[in-house]
Amino acid sequence: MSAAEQPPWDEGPFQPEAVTVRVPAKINLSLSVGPLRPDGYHELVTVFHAVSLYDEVIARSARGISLSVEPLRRDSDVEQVPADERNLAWQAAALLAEQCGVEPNVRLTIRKDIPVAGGMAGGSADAAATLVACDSLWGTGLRRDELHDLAAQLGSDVPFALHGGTAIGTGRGEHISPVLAATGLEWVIAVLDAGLSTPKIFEACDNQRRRNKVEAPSPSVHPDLMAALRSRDTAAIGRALYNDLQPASIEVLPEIGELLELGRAAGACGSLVSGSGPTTVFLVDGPLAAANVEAELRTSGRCRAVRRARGPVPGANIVNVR
Ligand SMILES: C[C@](O)(CO)[C@H](O)COP(=O)(O)OP(=O)(O)OC[C@H]1O[C@@H](n2ccc(N)nc2=O)[C@H](O)[C@@H]1O
Ligand SMILES: Nc1ncnc2c1ncn2[C@@H]1O[C@H](COP(=O)(O)OP(=O)(O)OP(=O)(O)O)[C@@H](O)[C@H]1O
Repeated sequence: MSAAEQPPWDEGPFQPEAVTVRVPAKINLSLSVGPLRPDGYHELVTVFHAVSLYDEVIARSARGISLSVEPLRRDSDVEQVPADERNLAWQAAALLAEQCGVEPNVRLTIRKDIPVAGGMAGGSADAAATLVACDSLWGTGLRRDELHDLAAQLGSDVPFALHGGTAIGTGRGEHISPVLAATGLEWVIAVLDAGLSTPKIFEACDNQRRRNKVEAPSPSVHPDLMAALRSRDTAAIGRALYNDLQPASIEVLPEIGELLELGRAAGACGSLVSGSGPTTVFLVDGPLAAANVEAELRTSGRCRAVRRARGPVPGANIVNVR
């Protein structure tokens, strides 16, 4: 149909001006860390679980790439987050543009609530959200598996942030397979002031193993956790949570160990460090236990913020287009 024949109400393909994507934080219900590989990564098997603590990324039409970061809530912390090409979201936009042969024209606004350097994959979440937002803004229309391949190039945790839910991650964490698991799990999350560097915690884990003359195991998921997730038995899930990086995080920041004790004593049915830490998470069964754990953590004076969240929730998805 020529332009002259085009009906007046058909203005051609819709070109959005701005796309907003919401993306969740992750915790690792289990994290089994194997040996260091020649490429500098550790072989691992993890059970990822997306929880309702979110960042938002807004992608707007612009010339070139620019980026700003703002807090989503009054007590969200954004100080350590770079607003230039060191930001993983910036790198995600640049990579998508290069792969699709389009001009990298976007103004990114990251509205953060996921703790920074907290072991909840905040930077990875922003990168995944940016891929989804720019793909829509630029009309590049990549398939899910194509987005996944780009995500894996950006970081080990990025593919899961696209996926969400509860899923097993293998390799360095980038290969994702969904698991049928309990829904409606309730978490209390203790956010600390300090951040921990992911590579330093992996290194501390290797050093502990060397000192204790323990061989790195072949990583796996414990069958007790899978059975508990299928049974939806919260107490059994709580008992089966584990994280091989936890001793290393506690060695670097001993107050993590004290917080874990505190939450358990207050009635949590399970507790663990999220990923490389220092965020600690507490599984609670019912509103009374949740309120008790939350109150104990708040009055400890050790947390910058205490949050409630539920999981699993979906991965990065578009919440507004205009
Ligand atoms: C701890 C976890 O959050 C658990 O989900 C992830 O394994 C970390 O994933 P991430 O932050 O996306 O990590 P990347 O950006 O891919 O890697 C950062 C650094 O962490 C270390 N790293 C990461 C993943 C992995 N399987 N082995 C590693 O040793 C490496 O030193 C790597 O250079
Ligand atoms: N979009 C981003 N948000 C937060 N930090 C970012 C971002 N991009 C780059 N960074 C840098 O990455 C570092 C790690 O931040 P991030 O919040 O992703 O850690 P993390 O949650 O511990 O990561 P993971 O759980 O994936 O190991 C920060 O200290 C910051 O300098």
